[in-house]
Amino acid sequence: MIKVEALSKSYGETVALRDVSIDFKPGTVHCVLGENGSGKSTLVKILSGIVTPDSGSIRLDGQPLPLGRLRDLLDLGFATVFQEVLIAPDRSVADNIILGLDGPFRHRASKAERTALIESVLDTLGARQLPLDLEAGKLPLAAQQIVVIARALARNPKILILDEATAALDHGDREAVFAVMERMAAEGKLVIFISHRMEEVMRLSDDVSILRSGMHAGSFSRGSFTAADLLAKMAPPARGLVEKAAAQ
Ligand SMILES: Nc1ncnc2c1ncn2[C@@H]1O[C@H](COP(=O)(O)OP(=O)(O)OP(=O)(O)O)[C@@H](O)[C@H]1O
Repeated sequence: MIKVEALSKSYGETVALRDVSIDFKPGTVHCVLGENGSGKSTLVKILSGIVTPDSGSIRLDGQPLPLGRLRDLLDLGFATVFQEVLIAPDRSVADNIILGLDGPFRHRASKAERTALIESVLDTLGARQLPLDLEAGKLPLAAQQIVVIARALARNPKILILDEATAALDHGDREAVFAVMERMAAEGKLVIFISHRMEEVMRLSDDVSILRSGMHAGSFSRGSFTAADLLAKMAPPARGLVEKAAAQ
């Protein structure tokens, strides 16, 4: 579905991604795992059109993607939710959810159609209790993030990217988002998931790709890895330390 080929990106002297190639298959939850600074967010930002790579290409179903063009990627069915809660605080909950939709739908759909869509995405997230007319900035932070996730779902994306987006949520909300991720994958869509929580990675991932110091350190499919395998790939222990530990 998505073929990332030889992607590189530097910020001045810092190499954030070096020659990274990863295949993302439809109908999967694909986790990208790596230590702090390994390049995960840079990859996500490139896939979202916020950052332009220095070199490399990305293909979606065989077609080259327009890189660095957020609007075009949104139109192609990409939706990204970041850890940072990107809410419009002075707009209502309802407005925030349809903010992500194309202008024509927003303006042409009747109020009843818009409300039906908003209620249906909130239902999916088990969040129908959210007051639609309240200014979103008045909600607790975790509820604001649910609104941002609802905004992504309202676009009915083919590719949903969650960059540590569930970190601020409580258990129940996080489980609701996980259920959505699993359902989307079952429908043949792609969910790219960035998380530090190994138990979530082990539970949800069909595929896992590891970044280490900006390089692709390997990809694994469900059943072919343990948590220890992934941790070892993320940061292989220094040889001397392993030998020292073995000798003790
Ligand atoms: N805008 C920027 N300007 C300069 N350096 C940057 C910028 N964005 C990222 N970097 C650097 O690029 C490298 C990769 O960062 P990136 O945020 O992609 O990693 P990450 O794996 O997402 O880390 P984290 O888990 O801490 O978010 C890091 O060394 C980071 O300091």
